[in-house]
Amino acid sequence: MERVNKYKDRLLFAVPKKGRLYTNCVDLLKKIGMKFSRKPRHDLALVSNLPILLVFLPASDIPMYVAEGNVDMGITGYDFVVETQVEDRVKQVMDLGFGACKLQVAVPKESIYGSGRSSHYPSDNEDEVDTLERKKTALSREKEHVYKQVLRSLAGGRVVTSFPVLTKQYFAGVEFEDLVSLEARNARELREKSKTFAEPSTKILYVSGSVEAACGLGLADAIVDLVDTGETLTAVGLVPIATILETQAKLISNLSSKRLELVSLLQRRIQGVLDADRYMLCQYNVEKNRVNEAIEITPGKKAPSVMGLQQPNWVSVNAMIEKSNMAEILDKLTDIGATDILVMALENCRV
Ligand SMILES: Nc1ncnc2c1ncn2[C@@H]1O[C@H](COP(=O)(O)OP(=O)(O)OP(=O)(O)O)[C@@H](O)[C@H]1O
Ligand SMILES: O=P(O)(O)OC[C@H]1O[C@H](OP(=O)(O)OP(=O)(O)O)[C@H](O)[C@@H]1O
Repeated sequence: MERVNKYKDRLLFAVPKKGRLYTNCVDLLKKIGMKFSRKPRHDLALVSNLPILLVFLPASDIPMYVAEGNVDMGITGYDFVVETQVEDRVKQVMDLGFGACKLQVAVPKESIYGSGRSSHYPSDNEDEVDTLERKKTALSREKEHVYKQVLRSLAGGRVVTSFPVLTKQYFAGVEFEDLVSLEARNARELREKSKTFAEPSTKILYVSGSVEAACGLGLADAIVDLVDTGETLTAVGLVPIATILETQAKLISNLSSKRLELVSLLQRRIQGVLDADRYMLCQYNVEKNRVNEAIEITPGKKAPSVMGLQQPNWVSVNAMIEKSNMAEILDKLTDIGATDILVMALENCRV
């Protein structure tokens, strides 16, 4: 790493140097107008149109650099923020909508199906389980019951992970506290609770990558790893039995950064890009006497703009709509007789 001292006047922005978050991060920074080019093997890149120096670091180290103030801000996975135990020592500026996955406990499928544990859940009355819905509920209760048993049976066993802090806290909880409360997504709550627990008897072993290989190689009875599609687990015959944390990429900043104005400028720009991804611009024509219904269907962010048309009794309406509701909105507009409905993607916006 080149010395950063000569760039003291710049905001230092940490970006994952490789891995799952790298491409999304670089794309996002380009979309918010940062002009930079990273030379091969260089871990620093000057932004030519803003007083910013990009510092490319391992994603797992970024929370510590931001908490200690060696860099002003950075992008990393929330999982690393919690694992590094700096949740209260950094400002969690915003979720970035990519890098979403879960930190899960997984075991070889034989530990579930080959152990006789998957016998029928005892409290279900078979006569009552007559509808498909009831069957589904009964099955999922049975699964939950069996998974809890398997989880508890890991006490004294070996669990391999790249997240030893979170794993230890979780298994301490499994052994010493009511399991249900541990399924809370709130990592802070989990940490607070675990302070009162003793050391778990489960042995937590650290590996830096390819965690999924540990059971097959005989190092582990279970693993704790990040899971998105689940394909990696399936490929090696593992089944997820519990979720410790839900995570996604986050923008974080140092609590006492001296460059707060630039931090909030970047936050606003990123929000603009995220909103542009979330919303679309919808334009259509509708008869004047149905305009109130139209406004109810597309209320816009503040309000839709309604303009006259060169045709009596018709108006043109412009409104932002959420991408996720687009099909439903277009159906409803068609139902009230709207015509010439156009939906346009947004490149960028401030709403
Ligand atoms: N399968 C996945 N789907 C979505 N996001 C993921 C997935 N795996 C990991 N992530 C997110 O990306 C982050 C970085 O994961 P990755 O496996 O790329 O680490 P890495 O670049 O090898 O980290 P390091 O360089 O610090 O060892 C994780 O902390 C998590 O937030
Ligand atoms: O559920 P899936 O969609 O299959 O994704 C899960 C995999 O992704 C991550 O690893 P990555 O591929 O980033 O490499 P790594 O194992 O070297 O960390 C994670 O550690 C899993 O192995």
